[in-house]
Amino acid sequence: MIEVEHLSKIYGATAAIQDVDFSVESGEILGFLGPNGAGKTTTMRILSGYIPATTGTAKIAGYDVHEQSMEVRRRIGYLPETPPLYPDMTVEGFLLFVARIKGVVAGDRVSRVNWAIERCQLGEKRKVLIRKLSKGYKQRVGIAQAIVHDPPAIILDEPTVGLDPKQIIEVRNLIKSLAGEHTIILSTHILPEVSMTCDRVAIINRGKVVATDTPNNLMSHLTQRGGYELELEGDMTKIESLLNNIPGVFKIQINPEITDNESDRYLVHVMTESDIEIGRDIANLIVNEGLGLYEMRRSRATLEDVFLDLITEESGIETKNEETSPITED
Ligand SMILES: Nc1ncnc2c1ncn2[C@@H]1O[C@H](COP(=O)(O)OP(=O)(O)OP(=O)(O)O)[C@@H](O)[C@H]1O
Repeated sequence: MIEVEHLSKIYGATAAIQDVDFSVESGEILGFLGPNGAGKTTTMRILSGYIPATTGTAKIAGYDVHEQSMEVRRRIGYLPETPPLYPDMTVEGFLLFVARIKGVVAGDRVSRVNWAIERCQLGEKRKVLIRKLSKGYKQRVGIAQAIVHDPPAIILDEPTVGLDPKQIIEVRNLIKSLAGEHTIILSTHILPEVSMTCDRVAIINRGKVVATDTPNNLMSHLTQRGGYELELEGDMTKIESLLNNIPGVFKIQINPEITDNESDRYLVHVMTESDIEIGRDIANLIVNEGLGLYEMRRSRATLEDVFLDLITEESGIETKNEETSPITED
């Protein structure tokens, strides 16, 4: 349904996005995940026909977003970061207006607006002026204007930003309920958003897509690596060099935050090259060297680890070996 190939957008000396490739199947929700400034909004704006790409192509339902922009606009709904709402119109009046400018034939407009109002649970607010709505309801109106013409593809830029936890759950449920009959791209910098809402995720960093897969597959790549979480007392440099010398240790992260002001306690994350058991070696070494051991447990990779692994060149205090990203695709 959505195909993006070698897409780049250059502003002077800045490449906002570079050689971006991904595709989204019909009925799927793709999460476009990246830190601030990664290039998410730029990609969304190119896909929705608001700005042209410098190079590369993007197609929606087979239509080129630049060459056939009118065809594309009929087939997509777009929720930008700031929803384009008219505050002095009622919810219903605004949606009727949007239905008209999006080309819904006159005889279908009322039923399309009723459908969008129902899907977005706006029934009790239909006669209310938009400026009187809470942020969460405004966001629902933003989504309603994106779906009122029943587009097969929906592009949502950070749809839950600024909402309270209850509103976030409601908007996520709404998005999930739209999948299947619609193809959705959702940009976000919030990790739980992706694991809770999306079928697949494309991770973008500094303008480049660094991985595309299901959240579970992304995690399983890293769970082939194991690790241990420790709370230790002792000299930080000594802890670091001792642990780094244990065979099978891939990387050490020491949280310099002292958990007890009276002593040198550190939270240490020992990552191993594979899911090997070296807990005994670690415990023996710590005891033999006279370090204090307050806590020790196995750790498993989370989506957050995958994300940080992909977007961070160096994290923690030191690494043993060269950083490797087993799921990097570029
Ligand atoms: N009109 C512009 N002129 C110059 N540089 C731009 C322009 N628009 C975006 N950029 C740059 O392109 C890069 C990507 O920006 P973009 O807004 O797409 O990122 P983002 O992932 O959406 O970030 P955020 O989550 O902060 O909105 C940034 O470095 C940004 O400064």
